[in-house]
Amino acid sequence: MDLFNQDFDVLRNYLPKDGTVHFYGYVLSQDMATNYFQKLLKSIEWKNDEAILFGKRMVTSRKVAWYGDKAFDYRYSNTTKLALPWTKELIELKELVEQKTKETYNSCLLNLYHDGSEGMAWHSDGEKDLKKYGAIASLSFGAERKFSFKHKITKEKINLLLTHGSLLVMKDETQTHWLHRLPPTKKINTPRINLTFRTINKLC
Ligand SMILES: O=C(O)CCC(=O)C(=O)O
Ligand SMILES: [Fe+2]
Repeated sequence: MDLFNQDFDVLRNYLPKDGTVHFYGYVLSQDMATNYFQKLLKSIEWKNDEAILFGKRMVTSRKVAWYGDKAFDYRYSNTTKLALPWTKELIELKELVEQKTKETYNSCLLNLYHDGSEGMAWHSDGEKDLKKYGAIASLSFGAERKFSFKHKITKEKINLLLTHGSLLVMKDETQTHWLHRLPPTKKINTPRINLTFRTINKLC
């Protein structure tokens, strides 16, 4: 199968209303995606995520990292994180994503899910330091995982499969009206890395 010969309509909006989601399918060959996956596993400063929930400090088994143009701080799940400077691979991937989505980004939040027991609960990426209605581009490596959107009022659901080397973008009012999640699954026992490129307003 020629993975570049896919007929994804990149202009298609996967959301029926109140936001825009485009799925680009594979934007890297499978060999290149595997190469990046292995390099990212090694070169990124992965840390267990910390969040303050109901006043309690929680540590997730999923690992995270945050990189950006400047060492700006970013409030996320009630904790503050300092961005690390871009690595070579992240700059290459940022350029690829910017070229595909025709948008620019100044930071990237990375997630490492060790297996299907790790996921991310329903949320929207509406932190106040994020550019309002800015695009969020999500690049996936490793295990194929289901990704879901749920409308905040109507509860309509949209499901997508995020494959190795594929790119998704969420923009316009998506974060205002839709939640998204990465559901845990018993079917997957291999790791996945996800990169979400974003634009942070506040630079320090
Ligand atoms: O892992 C994913 O595909 C989604 C990650 C996500 O929603 C986030 O980091 O805000
Ligand atoms: Fe998110």
